[in-house]
Amino acid sequence: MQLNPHQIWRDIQAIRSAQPLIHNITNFVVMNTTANALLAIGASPAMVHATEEVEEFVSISQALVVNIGTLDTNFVGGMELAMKQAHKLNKPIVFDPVGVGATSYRNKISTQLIQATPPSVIRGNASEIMALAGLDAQTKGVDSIYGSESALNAAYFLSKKYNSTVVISGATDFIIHQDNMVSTANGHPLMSKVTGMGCTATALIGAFVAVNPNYFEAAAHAMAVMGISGEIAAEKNPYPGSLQVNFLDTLHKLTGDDILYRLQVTS
Ligand SMILES: Nc1ncnc2c1ncn2[C@@H]1O[C@H](COP(=O)(O)OP(=O)(O)OP(=O)(O)O)[C@@H](O)[C@H]1O
Ligand SMILES: Cc1ncsc1CCO
Ligand SMILES: [Mg+2]
Repeated sequence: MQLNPHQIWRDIQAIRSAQPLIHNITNFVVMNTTANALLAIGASPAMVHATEEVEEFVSISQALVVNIGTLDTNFVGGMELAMKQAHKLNKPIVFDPVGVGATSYRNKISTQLIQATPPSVIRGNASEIMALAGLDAQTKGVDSIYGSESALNAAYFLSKKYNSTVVISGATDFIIHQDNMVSTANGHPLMSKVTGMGCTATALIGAFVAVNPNYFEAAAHAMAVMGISGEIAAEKNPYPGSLQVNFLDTLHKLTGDDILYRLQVTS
């Protein structure tokens, strides 16, 4: 696939005008960060995880984002119910396997969830994608110890097994669906010094799949926007605290020209 900057811009405009409701079951670390990122791109976020209400909430949402960052039994119950309901109603599911590879609990729950209800998009760092594919990959908690290119075979395998689009984030972001791949080289190394930038990428994919039914394209567009916004923010002030704030401001006022002039497609 060739990434078209005009189509990325078209998706952003669609998000800003439709303000899709994005249902997030996510971790305590990033609830605030990813809700703000979704608002900044133009979507409408809600963080809802109680088993008593997730099914109803999925029914009124345009996409479901599931992130296992601070997993526990209660969260798992909500995730299972929400993913089943999304599947039943044909709503896109975006899955973030945070920290898979670090503990057997994470490996087991992630595999159970995606086998029962294959996500439209799976986004993780290289360690997480390799571990999710069943490889004996090392991870440093929630951080990868491999470059994103190391997980390419694992991503192809997962994409075929679950018929999902798989995104490996890192210095280069790879977006894979079956035998198709596109990669983007935008972003800034400082992004890995702010917690939850990966979770933010996953949440933004939720906004893009809500307006673009081609989930492969939507995921690639989200990663391009993530990278471009990250690099603009890092150029403004190259420190982690400022990056977090400037990233939101940049997302909010991103223009078609920012995308046209900055997009770096590497394949
Ligand atoms: N060295 C780098 N150069 C450019 N961009 C980067 C670099 N490292 C990370 N990024 C960007 O930062 C974002 C987060 O990706 P990363 O792979 O660090 O996620 P993660 O490990 O899942 O993070 P977290 O678990 O903290 O949410 C992605 O959009 C990615 O492209
Ligand atoms: C730091 C951290 N720990 C569990 S989830 C999370 C957010 C980044 O993945
Ligand atoms: Mg992560």
